[in-house]
Amino acid sequence: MTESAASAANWVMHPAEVAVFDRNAEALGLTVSELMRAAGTALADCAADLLKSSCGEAEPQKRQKEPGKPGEKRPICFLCGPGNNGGDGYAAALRLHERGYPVQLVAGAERQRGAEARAFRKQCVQADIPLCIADTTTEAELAEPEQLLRRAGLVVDCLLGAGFSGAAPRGAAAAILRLCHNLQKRGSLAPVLACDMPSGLGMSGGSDLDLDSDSDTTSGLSAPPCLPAVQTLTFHAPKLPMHHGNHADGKLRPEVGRLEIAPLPWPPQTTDCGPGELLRLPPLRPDARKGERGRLLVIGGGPYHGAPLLAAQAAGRSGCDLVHLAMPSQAAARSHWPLFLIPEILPATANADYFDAAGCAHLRQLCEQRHFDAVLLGPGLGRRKETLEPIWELILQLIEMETPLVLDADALYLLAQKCPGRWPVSGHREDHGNGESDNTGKVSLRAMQGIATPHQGELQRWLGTETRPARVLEALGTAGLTTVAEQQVLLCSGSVDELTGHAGRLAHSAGGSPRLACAGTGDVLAGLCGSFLAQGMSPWAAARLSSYLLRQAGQCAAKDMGLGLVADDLPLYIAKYLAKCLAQI
Ligand SMILES: NC(=O)C1=CN([C@@H]2O[C@H](COP(=O)(O)OP(=O)(O)OC[C@H]3O[C@@H](n4cnc5c(N)ncnc54)[C@H](O)[C@@H]3O)[C@@H](O)[C@H]2O)[C@@H](O)CC1
Ligand SMILES: Nc1ncnc2c1ncn2[C@@H]1O[C@H](COP(=O)(O)OP(=O)(O)O)[C@@H](O)[C@H]1O
Repeated sequence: MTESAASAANWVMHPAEVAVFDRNAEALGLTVSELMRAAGTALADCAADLLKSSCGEAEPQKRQKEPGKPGEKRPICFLCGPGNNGGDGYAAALRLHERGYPVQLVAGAERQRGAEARAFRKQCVQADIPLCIADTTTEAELAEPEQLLRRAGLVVDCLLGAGFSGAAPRGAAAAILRLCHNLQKRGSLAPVLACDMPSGLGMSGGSDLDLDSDSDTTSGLSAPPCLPAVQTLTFHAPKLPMHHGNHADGKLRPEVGRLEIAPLPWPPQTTDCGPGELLRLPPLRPDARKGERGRLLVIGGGPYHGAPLLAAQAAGRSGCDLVHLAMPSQAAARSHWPLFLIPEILPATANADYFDAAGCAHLRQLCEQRHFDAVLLGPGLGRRKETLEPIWELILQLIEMETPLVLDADALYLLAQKCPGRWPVSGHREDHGNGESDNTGKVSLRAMQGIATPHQGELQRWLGTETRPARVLEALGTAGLTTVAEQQVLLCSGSVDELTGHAGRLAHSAGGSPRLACAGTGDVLAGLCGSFLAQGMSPWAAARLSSYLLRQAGQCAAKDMGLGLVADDLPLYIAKYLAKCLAQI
């Protein structure tokens, strides 16, 4: 049932991608219930194998049953949390029960959050599998679960999986984990099999808590560490928090134990862009403050003014709070400015027709004074040497400032000139914390974070090859820098968009309307990417959502506008489509 990590993994998944792909799979016709059953079956097989290898226990029907005698088989104890990780546990418990294994359930919540997990839990109860509810944060009320855990021959940890949020486990899950941890320290806990991820492992470092620290186990206030497992059965691919530093090529954390990967019955396009992308859009908080949903600077225009305006409008219509637009003064004067855009006026010393060194120096100052959450460079800039040289310097400075970037249009032409076949990288002499550079000539390099949005022609010019972007991201290496998995994305646009990221990330985005093959849609796409980066999404999540959203909104627009669809129509349809989707989530 399970296969080795190397063969099953497409890429090491961000835990948030689990819900995205579940949603995409659902849209492609697979139900959550089917997914949970498949996950539960794999988990049951894994538990049976582990029991056999660790305790030498054979299948129950082959054993002599002697209930109540000292030789009685110890039950498999499932710790089930409130979400779908818990649901996998119920599905697995049911399966093992059907196979004759003694099974015991400890539920960390009165009620499961999802309908499917609720249904599997109900089936367990109907099958008379003993269930103990441990919905408490008070250690004293965990006497019964403690007894059950002490008696267990195997513990299956289904408390928290990919839906773990925050820095540490909370509430009932925290109390159960503390209990397990204490039993484990005293050698009174059976081997632990983790479902999907050891509970408590998360992107924000839940697992970095000191496992050996003497945490206060009685007050219920101290944060428990994640529960170390002898084995973890994960689904489809490894998850980033399993690796040191959340790094795809980092070593596996010891808490994961032996890693097994079970395939899921996902339809073929599950990992391509789909409706699940919307789940990674940060939610709108009731006490939202202006600017929290991002401040984006769009730098474009010169010979053309429509392109940066389209990008900026798409950004505003997709939820970015503050969209600044910097254009040379002549381009700005030719433009009809939507009122929500914040114009960035260049000084009189800057050239009026195109960005030059003075204009770019002003932009650099602006970026230093004001924190922009993302900067989009390129649309309509033109290709004059007087523009491109200082824009290149500006790009390097922004990389140095760790500002997420979107590079489009003429900025991509610049990459082909300045770093053919490579991502831009900034370099600076290292200082020793006292502001002084050393004299050793040691240079520290910084990789760009963000998205490049070339069409096929721009990509070929940059790569200097006819190759399709798939699998060529390594050719766009970053001078030996280690890059974070979701940090750099190549979104090659066209009738089917192709998205490539590091560590094997590859996805397609299709659909929409062929009428989107009209002037300005690439600018809208770049504006969306900038907007979602500014709203705090990773480049990979932002690029996927942008690509999906443009196509869906474009399809709605084409229904109304037909052949008369122009790029100016799209920002409003983007807003409407987003509103419709978010109302459904
Ligand atoms: N695509 C996949 O890989 C599949 C995933 N499935 C399972 O679904 C899981 C994800 O399900 P969910 O999204 O429901 O997430 P989880 O089951 O991991 O837990 C989410 C719930 O836990 C609680 N929670 C979150 N953070 C907490 C914290 N710090 N302290 C205490 N409680 C906390 C919240 O109530 C939240 O609703 C996966 O880990 C996997 O086990 C399977 O059902 C099928 C397929
Ligand atoms: N034939 C098509 N069918 C559906 N969508 C398309 C098609 N051609 C382009 N698009 C949409 O327009 C976007 C921009 O594509 P493209 O024309 O390559 O950009 P550019 O304006 O930079 O040349 C694509 O990402 C896609 O959403």
